Amino acid sequence: MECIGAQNFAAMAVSTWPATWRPRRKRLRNCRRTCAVRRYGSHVSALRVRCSAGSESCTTVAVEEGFADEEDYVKAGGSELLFVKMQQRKSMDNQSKLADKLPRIVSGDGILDLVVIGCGPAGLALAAESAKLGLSVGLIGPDLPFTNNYGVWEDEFKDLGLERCIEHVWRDTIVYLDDDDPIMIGRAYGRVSRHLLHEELLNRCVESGVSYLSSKVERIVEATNGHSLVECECNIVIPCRLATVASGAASGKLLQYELGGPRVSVQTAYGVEVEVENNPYDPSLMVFMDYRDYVKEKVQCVEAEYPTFLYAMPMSPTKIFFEETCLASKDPMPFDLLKKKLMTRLETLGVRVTKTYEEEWSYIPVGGSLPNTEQKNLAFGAAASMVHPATGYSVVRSLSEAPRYASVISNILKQGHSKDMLTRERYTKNISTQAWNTLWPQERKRQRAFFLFGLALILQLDIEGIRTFFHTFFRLPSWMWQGFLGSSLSSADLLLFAFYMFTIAPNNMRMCLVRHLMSDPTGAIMVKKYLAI
Ligand SMILES: CC(C)=CCC/C(C)=C/C=C/C(C)=C/C=C/C(C)=C/C=C/C=C(C)/C=C/C=C(C)/C=C/C=C(\C)CCC=C(C)C
Repeated sequence: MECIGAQNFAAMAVSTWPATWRPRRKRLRNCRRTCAVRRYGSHVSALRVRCSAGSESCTTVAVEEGFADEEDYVKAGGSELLFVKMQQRKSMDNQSKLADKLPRIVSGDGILDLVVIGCGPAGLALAAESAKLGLSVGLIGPDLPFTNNYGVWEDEFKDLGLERCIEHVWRDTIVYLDDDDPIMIGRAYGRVSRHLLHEELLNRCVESGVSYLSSKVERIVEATNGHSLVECECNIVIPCRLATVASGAASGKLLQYELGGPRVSVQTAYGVEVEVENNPYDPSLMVFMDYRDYVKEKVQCVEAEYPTFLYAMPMSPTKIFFEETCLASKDPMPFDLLKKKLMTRLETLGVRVTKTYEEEWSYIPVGGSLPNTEQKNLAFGAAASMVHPATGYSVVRSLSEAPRYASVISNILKQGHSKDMLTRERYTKNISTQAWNTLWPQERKRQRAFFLFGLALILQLDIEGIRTFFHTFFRLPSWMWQGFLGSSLSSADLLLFAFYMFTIAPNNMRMCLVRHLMSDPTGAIMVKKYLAI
């Protein structure tokens, strides 16, 4: 097995950690760099293989029970890769099992209209919305609980009708950039209960009649009659008229992505939910970013150069969720470095941890290529590159786009039933194009080119640059910065956003913006996308 480049890595990241994997101590063949093999936690079945020199190769390898090593696993058709998140010591017991609530898909029971692969928020939402429109929908994926602690702007989640899934709301949000006055954002922020969100989306699937198979999907092949055959482990094959992959950024095996796209970067975070003494933060405010310099110890390694910030959710005066976050970096920031930074920060702040409830490891690939929109199989959520490249947020976009995407899929499938020859012919020719165009029309591609340009800019900034940058960003009119974060600005609005930012930025930031526009390849790509009206 070759050392996998960062480009491929992002396409293969998985969001949850199957319990059956076990670690293997092995160096990757063909990797000419020195690889350090690290093991995380006392009972985590993961190996993290990091190339210590160069930025290109960094991968994490885990091996499923029953295979001798990674090569054996790959040869046997297992996914090449894997991992991204390690979630330990979390209370998952109160999340329902999908298999207990949804009827089982039985192979040989006829052809489903739609199979959705992946049981995260995006997969469950799309399956429920599609079944609501009368399609026969099967959901396939491992029966795993949600592990992420999602944070959302309260108004956005309310608009989705999901406010009952928010377990804690802060009336305002605060940003600390340096020792000057902090910035009050003026927007309420909420912490989503992963249990309530799981329950809500699962209930929607139950009510709309989605069926379910707990299995890993190996391949999707096209049958001679134009149907798709979803091949699962244990030789189970589920035929369907359309398949949609929503299994996170790890869906590279089931989808094709555009070649030669921008390099994938990574957002990494290490978090702890703890009981503390001497909490310095006001419990009525959510700390969106604290970029103050509280990390005493200087660590010498490539990744340590990337600025990190503290994201803090005070649940009460003594119970807090702290997360040390690297907004984006070319080389993933090692979790032990993030942990070290968090602990020294807390120490400098005088915070004493008296009890740890749970830990969180977050690894979110950002940027990278779009899926190839000419393929028949569809995608949704992170698999469809719907993660905001400059923020790492995706769940609100997936949940809000699910109804419209489902309705386009339903229309496509209805055309296939049409008695009219012309309509049917058009259907077979362009079966998935309409759906892909709904997800990624030219306008969205232009917006994304702008976000990728923003991401490349963030990657270049040191801590001082980041502070000046966000001072400017949060001084924009609130509809502008809120629209930027929520992906709701049109490409024309984004031009206005850029000029506004340029106008209010200090001179050194102005120079930086113009230099970036003139010299970074993402600048040229963005201009091209804007000109290709
Ligand atoms: C678990 C999970 C899921 C997760 C966890 C993790 C975390 C905690 C995370 C967090 C995150 C956050 C907080 C994020 C945030 C973000 C932000 C705020 C971002 C922002 C960004 C911004 C940007 C990028 C911007 C950009 C701008 C630009 C690009 C501009 C431009 C301008 C120009 C170019 C100008 C021109 C003019 C002339 C030439 C005249």
